[in-house]
Parts: sequence; C-alpha cells; structure tokens
Amino acid sequence: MGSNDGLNESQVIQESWNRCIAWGLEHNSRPSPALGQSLGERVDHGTLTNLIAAADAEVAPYYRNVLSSSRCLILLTDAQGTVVRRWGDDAMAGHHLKAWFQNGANWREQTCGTNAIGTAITTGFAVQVQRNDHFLKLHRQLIGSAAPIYDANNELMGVLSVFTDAYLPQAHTLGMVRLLSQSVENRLICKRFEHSHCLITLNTNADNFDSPWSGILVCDDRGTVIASNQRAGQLLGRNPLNHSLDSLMTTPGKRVLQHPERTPLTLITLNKVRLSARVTHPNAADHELSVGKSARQEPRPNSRESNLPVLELGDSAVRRCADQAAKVLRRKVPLIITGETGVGKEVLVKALHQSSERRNQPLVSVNCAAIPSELVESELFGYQQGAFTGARAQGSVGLIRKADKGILFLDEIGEMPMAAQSRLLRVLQEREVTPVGSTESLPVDILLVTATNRSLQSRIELGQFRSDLFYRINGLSVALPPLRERSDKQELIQHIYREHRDPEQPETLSAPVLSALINHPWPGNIRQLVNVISVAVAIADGEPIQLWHLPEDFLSQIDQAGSHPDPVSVAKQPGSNPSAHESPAISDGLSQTLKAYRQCMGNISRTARALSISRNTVYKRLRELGVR
Ligand SMILES: Nc1ncnc2c1ncn2[C@@H]1O[C@H](COP(=O)(O)OP(=O)(O)OP(=O)(O)O)[C@@H](O)[C@H]1O
Repeated sequence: MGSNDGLNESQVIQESWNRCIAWGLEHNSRPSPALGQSLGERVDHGTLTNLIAAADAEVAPYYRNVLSSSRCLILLTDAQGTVVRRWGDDAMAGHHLKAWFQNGANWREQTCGTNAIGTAITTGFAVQVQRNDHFLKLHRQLIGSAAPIYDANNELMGVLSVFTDAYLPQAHTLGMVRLLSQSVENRLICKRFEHSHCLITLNTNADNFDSPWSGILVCDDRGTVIASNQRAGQLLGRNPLNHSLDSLMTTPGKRVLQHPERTPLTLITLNKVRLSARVTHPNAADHELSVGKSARQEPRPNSRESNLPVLELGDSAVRRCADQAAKVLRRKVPLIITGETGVGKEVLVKALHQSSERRNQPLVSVNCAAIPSELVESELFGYQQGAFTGARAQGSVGLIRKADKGILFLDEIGEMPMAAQSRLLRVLQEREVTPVGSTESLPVDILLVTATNRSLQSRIELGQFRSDLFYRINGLSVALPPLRERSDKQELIQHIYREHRDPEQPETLSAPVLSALINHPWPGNIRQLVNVISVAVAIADGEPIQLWHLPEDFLSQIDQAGSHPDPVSVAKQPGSNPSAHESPAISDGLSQTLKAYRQCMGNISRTARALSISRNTVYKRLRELGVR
C-alpha cells in the first residue's frame, strides 16, 4: 500500500480539489458515468480475470460474514477507474446514482472530480472521501473508501472501494478496504509464483506469517527478488525488487533459499532489524491443488503448516474427530466430514493430508457446488480430445486422476449432479476412470474424503443423492462441532488472533474483547471469526484491539442481543458496577456511549460532544463497560 506522503486527510482532499479546479471541473456539473467496454471486449482480459478472481476470493467471504447486513457496496475497478466487479446492494445509492455502480462506469478524478476511487488512483494510496469532500455535488450523498491494488512489480492493477451512505466510523471502512486490497495483492502474487518460485514470507514474529500484513518476496534460483508485495519493502526498509537477498539482509541468501519449509528462520536486515521468515519451495506448492474454491476464504495462500496439533486446542469432540479420521484414512476407509459451513472441514482435510503417509502425494480439493453442473463430469473425470465443443484439443486428465496416489477431497458432495454421481460410483467400485468421450478405463489409486454441510440422508429421501453412492463414501462419518459449542473457544480465538495480528500488537487479546468474541453466537463459525479478527486487526492499525475496533455488524449483533449477552454484560469486567446491568435506562446509556465511542474512534472529547455529556461521564461509562 502506498504511503500518503505525510499528508493528512484534509490536505489530500484539498490537493484533489486544486487538481479538479485546474482541470476546469465545476461543482454543479453532472457528467455521465461513461459506461465503457464490457469485460469480454477488453484486451487485458487475462490480467483482469485474475484480478477479479483474486478479489472474489477475498471480498465475497468478507461481504457475507461481516458486511451483508450493512448498507454498503464494494466495487473493484481497473487501474483506469472503470468498474469491473461489484458486491452488495446499490439500494444505498439514490436512483440518480445507480449507473455509477454498474460494470463499465468510470470514476477517474479528471472527469468526476474528487472521489475515493479516482483520488486513490491519482495519489496511489488509500483514501477516504466523505460526503462533502466530493468535488461534484452529485456525489455528496456518498462516503467512499478506496485502496489501490498493486501487482508484483509495484504497478497499479486496480482499486478496491467500499461505498456507504451512513457516517460509519472512518477507520472501519478504510481499514477494511486496506486489508482487503492487501489480501488481494498477496493472493495474486502467491497464485502466480507458488508453483515456479521460492516464496519468502517475512514478519516480525514467527507466529503471524499468516497475517495479510506479512511481507512476501519471490526469488529466482540465484536469490534475486523478482516480485514482492508492498509490505515486504516496509519491513526491509527498502524496495527489494531486483535486489539480491544478500544485498537486503546479513543472512546469506543461499542459506535462506536452502532453508527447510517448516522451520522459521531469523533474518537480520541491513538496518539491523530482526525479522522472522518462512520459506516455501515451489515443488511443495505443487502438491496442493484447489478447484472451485475461488469464492471462499481459504487459509492464507502460503500457509502450509497444517497438522493435527493445530486443530487440537482442547475441545474433546474436535480431538475425537481428528483422531478417528486419521485412523480410518490410514486403512484407506472413505471418510465423510459433516458440519456447518465454516467449521474447519477443509482445514481438517489439509491437516489429515499433512499427517498421512500420502503427504508427499497430491491433495486435490474440489468444491462440487462451485463447478457449473454441465462441467462437473469433464472437470472430474477428464475428457478425450475433441470430446465436446469447447474441449481443449489435447483433452484433459481430470481432477480424479490428478489426485492419483494422493487424497481427493470432494467438498459439498451433496451438490454433485446425479449423472456425475453415477460415474463417481463406478470409479470407486472399479478403481478406474473413464474420461468423457473415451471407452478406455484408466486405473487410479485415491483416498476419498468428502464433506457436506447438509444432511445427505434427506437428499437421498428427496431423490437428489444416490443411496448406493452414500454407502460407498460413508466408511466413517465425523462431525465437526460448530464454534458456539466448542469448549476451546478461548484458545481458538487467541490462536487465530496470533496468526493475524500486526507485529506491533500484543500477543493476546484484552479481556473485554476476548469476552465479546467468546459470547458471540457465531452463525458463520470459524470463517466468520477469522474475518472479524482480521478486520479488527486492520482497523486497530498496530494498536491493541479495543471493543470499538470490532466490525460494526458484529457489535450491532451484540447490541441486538436476544439470547446472548448484551454489550454491557459482554464488556463488563470483574468488579465493575453491577447496577448498570440492572437498570434498562442506564444500560441504554452505556450502549449509546459504546456506539458513539466506536464512531468517534475512541476519541473521548468527540464522544462527549456527540452525546452532549461530560468527558467524565464518558470515562465513567467506559469504565463500567470495561473498555477503559
Ligand atoms: N483450527 C483452525 N485454526 C485456524 N483457522 C481455522 C481453523 N479451522 C478453520 N479455520 C479457518 O476458518 C475458515 C473456514 O475453514 P474451512 O474452509 O476449513 O471451513 P469449511 O467447514 O470447509 O467451510 P465450508 O463448509 O464453507 O466449505 C478458514 O479461513 C480457515 O482458515
């Protein structure tokens, strides 16, 4: 992420307005959003497709888990400010602005004045533009936050932006959009280079490599950095592109490149800063292949440390699941993992693979729900050349054969179309695959793990799942418990926080924040927890996480508390005044104070002014809430 060259927010806006005036723009003008070319007509189609896929993988789970009940819209634009993808609902924009949120609309500062997207493109760094900061009156109902996305060579690829129509705390949306764009950058770099090059992940501690704020270096065989993310430059104190590792750190580059995968390594930069590093070699990356997973959040792309102990943080049901699953897989018995969405089914499979005898063979993960039904058979079973219109000339080996000698993980198996189910049954019975359009059968040796968050029995009753396939795949069925029922919630929350925290942040969460997280109902399970924690990490920006750093939606779920504790009891520290909990009037006051405090980003004077109460009362209420 570019730095803002030391300008404060109002200077950034002032400079943008100066540019608009110099370009001859007028406050009252009403330009059209200049709907441009569709994606299919673009010459840079390939690069854009990768950008859109990476943004989808990072943004869609955030939108679902953190923002879906907010009135907000997320836009991805290309480097020229043209909208290429959007998530959310444009109901927040008045009818007259709808066209500005369609694919093809253009937000360049030169034609539409100061706005989050256009100004982020011109300045090269993350910006927020509040209602009246917009140069054109037309846009003054909006609040936009935007962060540029850079490619591995530090070239601007696009901009991610969040638009809201409410005065949300500035730091929330800006922090979130910075986090998302950094995650998109990292995903693009890892996807592009992980199979061909050595990746070095850097951070100040060995326990937070999975944070999106880790630095990433991509090296060639000679130890020259051929690509990096923005964060690597910040950690190393200089732009590492085209420099040899030897010229960036005192540790010999050759030693770094030969370092084994799983053991963290300490590096000293030329400025004498001590960093931790993790090396990922290209061949190891080749063993994992994920298909149809693009719209879901996966573990950070370069995380390869899954093993069973990672799952065992103290819950006996999880431990039993993991133990039994590992035992039956050793005997080649097919395994079904059940559990609500986001409970960690895929994480369990990766850990089982890593701890199995097949760890050096492929793990092929397929999300059956994410492949269009007409492509499932050809994707899974492969096809012979010319098998159907649009087939690749040389044919395709198919995912089942790619998993040969390893593990095939079929996620959301209940969504598999009936025709593919019949074909899969034959593969399991005969241990042979017959590609689409071929009569030849080819032997395969796979261990099958499936997962579902629906009842396969009820699918069978509805005639949507074959019972004979069910008995074939159901050697052992293990159920991962939902997060709300886990007895190791506290350890899991601290573990995920440690994985995602900024190096400057303390190693553990404070008691009020931990308590709020423990008491949440977590309908989205661990995936939602990961999202909430990473948003809070981004918003806190290196400071210890406070309650008001937690995402707006999360806190409003606490505010609306029905069966679960209200913000007062959630945030209350041992020894705080119990009378507040007893009186609804005082409790409302506390809740309002918490809300205002959050919106004022922890500024006591502004909170006091917003509520027309004294600073002392704010302090007193926050103490009662256990916030300060
Ligand atoms: N033990 C764990 N430690 C850290 N993170 C975890 C753990 N278990 C799950 N997660 C995180 O939670 C998220 C969801 O996990 P995962 O994709 O494995 O769930 P799932 O049950 O397969 O979801 P779905 O049903 O939607 O396919 C991921 O971001 C994953 O990294």
